[in-house]
Amino acid sequence: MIKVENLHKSFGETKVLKGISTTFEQGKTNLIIGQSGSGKTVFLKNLIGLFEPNEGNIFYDQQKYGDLSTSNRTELRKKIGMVFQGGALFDSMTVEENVMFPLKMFTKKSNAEMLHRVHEVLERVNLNEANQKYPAEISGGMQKRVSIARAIVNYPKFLFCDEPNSGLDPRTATVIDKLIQEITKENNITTVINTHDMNSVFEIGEKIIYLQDGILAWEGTKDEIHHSNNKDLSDFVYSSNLFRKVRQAYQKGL
Ligand SMILES: Nc1ncnc2c1ncn2[C@@H]1O[C@H](COP(=O)(O)OP(=O)(O)OP(=O)(O)O)[C@@H](O)[C@H]1O
Repeated sequence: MIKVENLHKSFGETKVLKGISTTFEQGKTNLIIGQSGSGKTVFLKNLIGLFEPNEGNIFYDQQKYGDLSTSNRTELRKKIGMVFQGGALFDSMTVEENVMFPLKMFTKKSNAEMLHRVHEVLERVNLNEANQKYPAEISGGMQKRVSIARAIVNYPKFLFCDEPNSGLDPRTATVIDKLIQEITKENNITTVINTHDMNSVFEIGEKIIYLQDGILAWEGTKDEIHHSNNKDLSDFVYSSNLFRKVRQAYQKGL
């Protein structure tokens, strides 16, 4: 579980996050949505410890980040998995080496133990046939799966995904969404996904927070979005014809 209390982040005079409070529960896929420039990435970077908030607190399973010593922050980081936008795989490493990287960094496992775990997670993301390939030799969807395998290889308690579907066709995007949701449930991880993809919202949005100009303007489930009276949220989510039709059908009970 991650609890955020009154989070503020500014750059010089520019206030980007203006007092965000919310909770992301364990075993759920939590989504952050909002217009470009609303502060999603800055919020995510605060959650993974890349930015230090100016004010407010973040609790990871009751541990208050601001109170943690440097060594305890390092320990916490070991429990965080990250799926970067675009995958961020190492081009010069094979799929197997990419996935093994966090184990080499953060554990003292033997080579055989690491390989065993790497094969286990690659199998979980249905990728066992590509172990010896380089990122350039596999498709974008496969690269995302490698990125997910790398993010979960060291048994994270918290998983952060920045635009996991960017650059993927809709069908592959749905497969990736489902994979992230299944892995979240199987391992009881607290997962937070930054997304522009409205399909993801309606496929896997167990909790959605909508940021607007650095403020949390709405939060709820995918079903609650259809009933929301928040006009800005509706304008944002239903900006396409297709999703307006989805809403009409939903409200008619179809
Ligand atoms: N390191 C930084 N220094 C100064 N300003 C920043 C920095 N990072 C982000 N900002 C500003 O914070 C605001 C929010 O940016 P952010 O990247 O969080 O938006 P976003 O909602 O993720 O947008 P997008 O959907 O386009 O990725 C923007 O005005 C941006 O210019």
